[in-house]
Formats: sequence, structure tokens, C-alpha cells
Amino acid sequence: MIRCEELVKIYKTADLEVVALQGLDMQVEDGELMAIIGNSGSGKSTLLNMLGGLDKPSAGKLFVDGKDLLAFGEKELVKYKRETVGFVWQNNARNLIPYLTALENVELPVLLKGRRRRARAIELLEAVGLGHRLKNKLSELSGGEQQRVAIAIALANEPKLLLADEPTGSLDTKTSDQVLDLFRNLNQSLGITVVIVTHDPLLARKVDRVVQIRDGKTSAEMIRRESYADELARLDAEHLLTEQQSHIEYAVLDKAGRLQIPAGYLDAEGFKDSNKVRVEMEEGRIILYPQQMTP
Ligand SMILES: Nc1ncnc2c1ncn2[C@@H]1O[C@H](COP(=O)(O)OP(=O)(O)OP(=O)(O)O)[C@@H](O)[C@H]1O
Repeated sequence: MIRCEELVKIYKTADLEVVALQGLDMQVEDGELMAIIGNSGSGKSTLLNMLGGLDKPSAGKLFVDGKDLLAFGEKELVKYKRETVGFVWQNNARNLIPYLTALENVELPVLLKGRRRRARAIELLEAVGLGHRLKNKLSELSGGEQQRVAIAIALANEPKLLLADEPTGSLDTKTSDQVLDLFRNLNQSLGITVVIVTHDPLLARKVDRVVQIRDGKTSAEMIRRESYADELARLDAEHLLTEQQSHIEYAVLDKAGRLQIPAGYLDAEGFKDSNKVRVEMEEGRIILYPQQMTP
């Protein structure tokens, strides 16, 4: 569904250039439900904006659903945003109008006329589990319910790719769990590919693959040992495995052979104040030694 190669994004302001993405590689399969994590400023939202066609990369390759986003003209971009992607943001204010009902909020962007529009809006709200809240004003709904309305709107044009930027950022743990369950259900029932940007380690723990971004590049991938659905089938919800047990962490090796060492490892004695390591191959492993250990 998504293929980014050596993706670069440079923001230019009057006197400053910020390299937000520094040659990022990432691949997402059709029908995947995955998360992107990373520190503040690492480039997560920038990447999401590129994927959603809200902004153009400065260089590199970006294909979504077989389409080359760098080659798009204005018209193709509008069509792409309308037909291929749906967006959900952390902040409901960006999606929703508080004094309208849930139904009216969903009806607004549905690109149909008359009765069919109402029927489709009801169908969408039922799909996100809000069939019983159609007539409530947005201001009468809980944070989680408002987020469901936003998700219903994002689904209105039957996108193939759903992009969510911190969708649970303003919700408590229980409610964010329910929102994630909804993403999972939609992912399974509609086959829609879902990419979630999050700070929330609990949420990341529940998807099958997590890509970590550091300084505008993918630095690591955490891949589940078994799918979350299988794990749920096997375990009580209270006995979830810890993140370390549930996922295996991989550092990402780019095409030029570069690797980002997890930050915590670099604090170790011998690596801390040095910018060199000795690299050796031993019995099929590549081992890094601190510089002082060089004979
Ligand atoms: N429109 C812009 N103009 C200039 N610089 C920008 C712009 N948008 C983002 N940046 C810079 O690009 C870098 C990456 O920002 P981005 O918002 O993608 O990070 P993030 O990982 O989403 O952070 P957060 O988790 O805090 O939202 C940051 O240094 C940021 O200041």
C-alpha cells in the first residue's frame, strides 16, 4: 500500500532550513494495521502529511496504492485526497462542529445528495458503534464518542488508507482502547490499511508492527511474535504480555548499510564519549566493540 524510499522533506523558512525527513525508508502492506512512534520532532506528522497528500516531499520516492505521489499535479492530488485517504486527528475541533448532531456532522462531508446521503451517514455511524447517538449534539458526546464520529467521517469516501495522528492523544486509557478496537475491527471488516502515529506505548503494544522514527529516518521496527488477535484469543485481557515479550525489536539497516543503535545502548561505558566503534564479524554475527577495546 505504501512505499517510501529515501524520502526527504526540508522545510524552508526565511532564515532557516529544517530537514524533517532525512532519507526515510518504509513499507506498509495492503490491509496492515501498524503504528509509527518516535520522539517529539522526529518527523512523524511530517511523514503522515506526505502520505495524506497534504504536503509534498522534497526528494525521494513515495508510492501509495500504486500511485506516484511526487508526480501528482494539483488535480490528481485533490482526487487522491478525496478517494484514497481518510484522516483522523487528535483534536476533534479539526474534524467536527460542536453545535451540530453526530448525524449532521457526518452528513456534511458525505458527497451524496438527499436521502441517500442520510442513509449513508447513518450507516457510517452504525459502523463505528454510534447508531444510538445519531441525534445527540457533538457537545453532548464523550471524547471517545466524538473520536468515533471523526472516524465515521474519515470513512465516508471509502478510503483504502486511514491515517490517524495521535487519535487517542486526548483520551483516557479505557476509551483509547475502545478507539483502537474500532480501528482493528474496521481494518478486519473493511480490509482498510491503518497507519497510526502515536506516543502511546499501550496502543503501540497492540498493533502487529511498530516503526520507530528517529531524526527523520526509520530507526527500528518492533514486530509482534504472534498477532494481537491470536494473543487475545489465548489470554485474558488482564494478562497481556509486556512490550518486550510481545514484540521483537529490529534495528533498521538502510540501503547504504547504515544503522541506528538504540539510544540506551550508547550510554554504556566505552561508547558514551566516543564517535568510533570497532566492527567485527564473528560466527555470523556483526559485533561492535568500544574504541578502547581495540587491541
Ligand atoms: N511547517 C513547518 N515549517 C518548519 N518546520 C517544520 C514544519 N513542520 C514541522 N517542522 C519541523 O520538522 C521537524 C519534524 O516535525 P514533526 O511535526 O513531523 O515531528 P513529530 O515527530 O510529529 O513531533 P510531535 O510528536 O511533537 O508532533 C521538527 O523539527 C519541526 O519543528
